[in-house]
Amino acid sequence: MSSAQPRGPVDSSRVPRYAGPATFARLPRLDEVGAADVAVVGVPFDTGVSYRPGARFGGNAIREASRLLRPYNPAQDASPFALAQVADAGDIAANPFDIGEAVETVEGAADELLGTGARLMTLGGDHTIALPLLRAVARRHGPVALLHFDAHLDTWDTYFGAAYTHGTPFRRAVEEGLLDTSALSHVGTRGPLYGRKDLDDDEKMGFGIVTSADVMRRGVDEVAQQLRERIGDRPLYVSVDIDVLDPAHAPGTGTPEAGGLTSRELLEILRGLAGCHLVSADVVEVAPAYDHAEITSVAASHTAYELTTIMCRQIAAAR
Ligand SMILES: N=C(N)NCCCC(=O)O
Ligand SMILES: [Zn+2]
Ligand SMILES: [Zn+2]
Repeated sequence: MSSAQPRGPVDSSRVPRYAGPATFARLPRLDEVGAADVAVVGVPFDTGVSYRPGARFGGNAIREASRLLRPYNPAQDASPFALAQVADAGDIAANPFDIGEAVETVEGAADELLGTGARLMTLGGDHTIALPLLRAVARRHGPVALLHFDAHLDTWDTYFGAAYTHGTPFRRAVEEGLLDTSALSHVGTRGPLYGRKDLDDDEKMGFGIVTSADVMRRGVDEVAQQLRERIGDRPLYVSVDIDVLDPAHAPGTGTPEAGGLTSRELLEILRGLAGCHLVSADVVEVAPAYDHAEITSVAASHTAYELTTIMCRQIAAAR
């Protein structure tokens, strides 16, 4: 839903940026504007984790850290919140004791928001939530291209016999036909696996891998160009697990792996995706209890800001 004059963030030269309750980037709440082109929504859910819990607090930590974002994005030469209405849709209340029910709740709420014409910028939560989000997105757009930034593949089959976990969303998504298997990429992959079969299975599902070391060797521009070519004009979903960053850049996460991207590399690759048909995105796995000085949540807030900017530019260009 587009309005002629989007309502932007609180003016931080008049109201100190640390005052008042936090919404993403100090933007209005969805109920204050009625409808939005981009809805920022939190999913405080982390029952799907295999190691440290705490990502249920990620969305609010990102909102707090996002108080320092400013309205003009020089890296993309755009004022995203003036180009389209972005609003904070609050949190989806998911059952912490029943993963199956939580997955259904997230799918239903995402479906409802997408039904208003909004694109979603979701703040997790653990990576389990990517599956219901992709279900809702695919219902509207058909199978989507997926760009998955993560230390991990998250295409494993089950954990302790459980099908819905933070290590399994993308295998389920492929099985359910939610993804366009000609345009699936992991970026930032690294670290020990359970076995060689993990990679073989992943490749059979159609994924291409740009490892963390590839990013270092080839550089961000070449990587972004290769990704853009693979995506083409397909509807694109971007999922960012913050553990794609090195633990030095994102200590506040549940399953950290050494040797990751810098926040600068991640942000530059994302900016290189401008022009892609980005239909929705998520930033997940921020676990603030392990964070220090908001290092992780600041990085996550900038990640969401770049993704939102891409969406707003595209919405404005399509008008
Ligand atoms: N952080 C995410 N999404 N997945 C990690 C799963 C790794 C594991 O427990 O083997
Ligand atoms: Zn991960
Ligand atoms: Zn993940």
